Amino acid sequence: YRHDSRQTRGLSSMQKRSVNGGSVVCDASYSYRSYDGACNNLVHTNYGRAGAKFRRELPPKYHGGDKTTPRMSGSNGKPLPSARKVSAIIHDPENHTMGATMMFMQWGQFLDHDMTHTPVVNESLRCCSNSLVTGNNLHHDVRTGGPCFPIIIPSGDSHFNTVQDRCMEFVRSDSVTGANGVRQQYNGNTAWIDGSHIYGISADQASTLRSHQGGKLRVRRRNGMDYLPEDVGKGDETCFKIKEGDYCFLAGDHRVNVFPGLSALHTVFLRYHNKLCDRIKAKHPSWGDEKLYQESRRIVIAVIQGITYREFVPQIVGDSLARTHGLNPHGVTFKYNSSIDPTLTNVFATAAYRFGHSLVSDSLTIAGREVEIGDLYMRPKFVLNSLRPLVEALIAEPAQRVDRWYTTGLTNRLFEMPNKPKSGFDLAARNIQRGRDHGLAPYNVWREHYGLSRITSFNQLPQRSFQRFSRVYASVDDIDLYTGGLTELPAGGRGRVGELFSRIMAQQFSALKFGDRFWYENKQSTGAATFTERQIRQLSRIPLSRVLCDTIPGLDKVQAATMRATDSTNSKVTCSSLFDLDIEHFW
Ligand code: HEM
Repeated sequence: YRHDSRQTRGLSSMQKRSVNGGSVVCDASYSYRSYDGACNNLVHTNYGRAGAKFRRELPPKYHGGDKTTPRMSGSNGKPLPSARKVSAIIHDPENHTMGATMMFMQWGQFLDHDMTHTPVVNESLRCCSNSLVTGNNLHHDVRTGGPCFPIIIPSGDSHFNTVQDRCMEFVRSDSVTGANGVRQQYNGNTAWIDGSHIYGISADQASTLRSHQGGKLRVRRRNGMDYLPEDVGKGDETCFKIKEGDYCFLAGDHRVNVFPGLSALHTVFLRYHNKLCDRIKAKHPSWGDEKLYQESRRIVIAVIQGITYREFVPQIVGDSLARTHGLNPHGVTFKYNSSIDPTLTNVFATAAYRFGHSLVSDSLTIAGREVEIGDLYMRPKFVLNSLRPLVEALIAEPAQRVDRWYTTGLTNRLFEMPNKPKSGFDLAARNIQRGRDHGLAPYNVWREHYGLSRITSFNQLPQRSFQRFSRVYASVDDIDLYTGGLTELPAGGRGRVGELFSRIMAQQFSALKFGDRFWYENKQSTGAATFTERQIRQLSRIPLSRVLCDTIPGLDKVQAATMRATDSTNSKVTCSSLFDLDIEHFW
């Protein structure tokens, strides 16, 4: 898991065929979402389904017009710079904070795991060898379509500086063969914002996560509080057990353990689901397990959708794009459109939405102790022993600006093992390599595609970039999309991301909203259990702060908008003053 950050295998070839061809027979009168996302769209039944191949906004640009070989050479025909070199020189560490909190970052990752998961061919494969580093630096798989595509670390690296350190494991994403035999990657999750990372993507998986009593999810009790259940038998590849009693968590998405802030939000929504079950049951004592579970599930999903589009998305894309794409939280009448394809685009999952990695700061101060990010990965102890202080840190501490600068906690120490210096990975390099693996066209091609002018000189790049970029790339036309996109200045209007990535994301978030038949504001949804106008008004007002207050004892005062720093318009208030669902009058 540490190596590929993923646990689940890709789909079997039969599953791939069924998701990416043919259709499903749907029961249009079924009120709730399916687990795998099928039958949300009753015309295009596979839209948004787990296993669907990513949509291509532009055809892939694999090596030399090939159908599968990663993008490897620049416009002069020479090899592209090593992804680690790009990372080390361009994504170096510099500290610039902004008015968003680390909770903005954390929601981003939590939401990512609801929407996307790109499985790799074989997560336990080892691709590095000494001969690779001393030889021609190219794994033979690269030419034959095989799974290995390790990242070679140039000599003289400031962190990974022995021969053994000079190769970073990297396995290519699993694929399906698209039209004309072209390699296409697929999404192992449902595209929909549907809580699939909480509930799972199949009926079987969902069942293992349920208690089957009173609608509730399965929990593990510790010191009188509910935590995620144990992923039984999982060792160091899943989480690091540091303290007596530590155990790896199980949730609807296997990446739940990678970062304690992420496991914290999973824990919060587990408790929220179960608490809703109690409240609903008090109102409807005759409802059975299944009904309570599904009703609580759809409220949880509605709350997640509402928080995402009110507190999160506008902070990404800014006011103007939010307006033109119907993403404004207020004043938009929701109208479902079955012809909208919600499928995530490859460019969204592989580049634009990874902007969030740039938000991560060097450390979090938890219960008065400053802990480096590199010492937080995969450690359940921070959730089991310090859930409240951890969440307090996330809502208090500023996130880093979206820019080319990265913390070394991600570029040198990603998933580093305890007491094993240099056993970590480089996330910026992985993002760049992943883009090449998927054959994403370079930065300038994407700018042009989105109606923006190509850049013609490194001089045009902001963030004191000229020297850095010209040391790495032979031409502006070679710049990797991820690196170029991060280097843009925020597009403006309170958005925090550059103009290219903002456009890619505004379009995707719009499709995920208006193409979702079960969207919580859809009052005319065929067959689906819809919310009434009054219920929608209530659901539209639940802030993340309320959910945190409801699930974390002792959290007494919070700012209403926890993804933004406190200021005169967003000061700390008592939990009881925050809006809450009125279950009594909900039905
Ligand atoms: C501590 C925080 C985080 C860690 C440790 C982390 C780690 C990772 C890792 C290891 C990968 C796989 C890279 C690869 O091999 O291709 C990944 C993928 C990704 N991350 Fe993060 N991430 C974090 C936060 C975020 C945030 C805040 C966002 C967005 C706002 C984000 C968005 C993504 C996306 C979209 C992918 C691709 C997912 C897929 O399709 O599989 N991540 N992340």
